[in-house]
Amino acid sequence: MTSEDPVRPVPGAAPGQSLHAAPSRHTAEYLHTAGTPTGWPTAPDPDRAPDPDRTSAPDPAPVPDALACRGLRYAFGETRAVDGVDLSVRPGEVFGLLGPNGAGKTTAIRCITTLLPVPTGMVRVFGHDAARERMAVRRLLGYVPQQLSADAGLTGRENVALFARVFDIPRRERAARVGQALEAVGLTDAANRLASTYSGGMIRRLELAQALVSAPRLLMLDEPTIGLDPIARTTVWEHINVVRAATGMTVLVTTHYMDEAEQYCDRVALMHRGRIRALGTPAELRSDLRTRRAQAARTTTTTPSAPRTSVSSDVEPTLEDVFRDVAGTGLDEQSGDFRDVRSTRRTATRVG
Ligand SMILES: Nc1ncnc2c1ncn2[C@@H]1O[C@H](COP(=O)(O)OP(=O)(O)OP(=O)(O)O)[C@@H](O)[C@H]1O
Repeated sequence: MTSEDPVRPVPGAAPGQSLHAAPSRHTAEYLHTAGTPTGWPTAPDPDRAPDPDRTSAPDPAPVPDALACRGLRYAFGETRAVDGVDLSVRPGEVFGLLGPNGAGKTTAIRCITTLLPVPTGMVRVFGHDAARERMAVRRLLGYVPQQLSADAGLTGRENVALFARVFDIPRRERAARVGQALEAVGLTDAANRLASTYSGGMIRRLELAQALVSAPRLLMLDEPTIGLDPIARTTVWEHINVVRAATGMTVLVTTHYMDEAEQYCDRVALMHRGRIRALGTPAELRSDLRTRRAQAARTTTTTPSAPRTSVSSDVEPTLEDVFRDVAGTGLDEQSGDFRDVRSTRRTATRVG
């Protein structure tokens, strides 16, 4: 890709969404040169006419899911943190894993990133088995954990350079790749300042640059905007989307913020007590609930003795309503224990 190439819409992106924002010249360069060692995925060109000579060629092998989990389970002693999760994330989509504290999101993410073993079930990243091909999986992934991963005593550039070394990016490419990753998240001007002088939003963007420097095909973000003010949250998402729109990179994100899930995720899974309770596009999930409410309302009208539903079927449901419906509790009515709430608060304080 050159800096003149138009940015193609990403599958699943709604027209007019900021996902289509054009990358800066430096971002495009970053995406271009970051082709090794893992290589940026190139989106299929929808405008390209089919080659008549190739019509009889056998169909290409199907593209594997960016992520496939089947029957994933993980327990800490008696606590079943992840209790039989099935998930498929398609290449190029932004997939949101939503749930209250303690739902099991971080544990699932840590199994996918190979930081925890996969004791039961199967996890595949672009076809690679997380249990048997850990290094292959790691090379495909970028991970921004909930906990602070930037070092306050280093500059922004040094922080990203550290990750470039960890990811074994060839020495001669390193400086350029680090500069391009910082540019992609809008931190070029602040690159030589100590991270301790950064705002919470800048730190999150720095951590994003650390994850992007290896040109991941699947970017995993655990609560990337927790504790940030609304403007900083929007800025973080804008940078994610510029890179994503240009590369077709797949994004798996956990968040408590339903508005973010609505706005930025192509599909979401609602997780509660270690299980996926509902999965679909935000619009599908809301529409399903509307249908269930309408059916319940009809039952109430035709059966005078039936209990009256407390929610009108005319009111447009929110994702929060969907969650309450499938989980029997609101997102804010914590199912997590003290440990979960404390860890979230600590993260928010450090980052915010
Ligand atoms: N290291 C651990 N030791 C013991 N129990 C743990 C550990 N990590 C998580 N748990 C428990 O596993 C369950 C799932 O926790 P997990 O952190 O995966 O949830 P989460 O949905 O990511 O919540 P949060 O949003 O607070 O991070 C919780 O009951 C939690 O207390």
